[in-house]
Amino acid sequence: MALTTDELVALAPVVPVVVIDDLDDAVPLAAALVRGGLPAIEVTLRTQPALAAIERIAQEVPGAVVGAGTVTTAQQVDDALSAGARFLVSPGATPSLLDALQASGVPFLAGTATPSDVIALLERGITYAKFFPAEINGGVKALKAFAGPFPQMRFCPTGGIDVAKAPDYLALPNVVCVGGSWMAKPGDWDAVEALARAAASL
Ligand SMILES: O=C(O)C(=O)C[C@H](O)[C@H](O)COP(=O)(O)O
Repeated sequence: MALTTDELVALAPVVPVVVIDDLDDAVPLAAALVRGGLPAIEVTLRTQPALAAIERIAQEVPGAVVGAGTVTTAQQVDDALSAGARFLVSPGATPSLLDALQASGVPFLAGTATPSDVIALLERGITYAKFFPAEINGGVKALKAFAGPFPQMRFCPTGGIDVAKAPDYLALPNVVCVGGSWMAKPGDWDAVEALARAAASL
């Protein structure tokens, strides 16, 4: 059974945004994040090994719910699903990308930055969105302002958020989780686990 978006965003307060340059990092990095309490893991499709990394994490890391990030084309939606992605994250949203995301059958967070972006999602009945790049687009203040005209919209702000800034976002009623890369740097797996544990307890 595919996850619902409600289930996805409830898995943890933080979605790690992972950039895999070396395929061998994929499994130990995801395993450390899961041990720390962050099961929903977004692997960005920005690097050559990204799809293979999704495949390996899906097959080899019990407890991980792996998704694809930086999804910008319908082809990438297909490729990510074939690799085993269970959710999709996009930095933006065009009509054709939204068509592909809605047809995918898995939860997705399409990127919004402006009121018109939010309206375009609401017109399709979509009530969850990424807010990107969060800090540059007004951060907590912008999301507070969005709560007025868009009370039904729920956001996962991402971009420029760290462990110090995350609590102010998570305190907002219209924020369901935050995305960030601060705990997902490959190398020292114990450090990744510790940073993930701190993020999971936010
Ligand atoms: O490529 C995408 O689709 C993204 O999701 C971009 C990420 O949101 C940022 O790279 C988050 O990274 P930090 O700002 O380092 O936390």
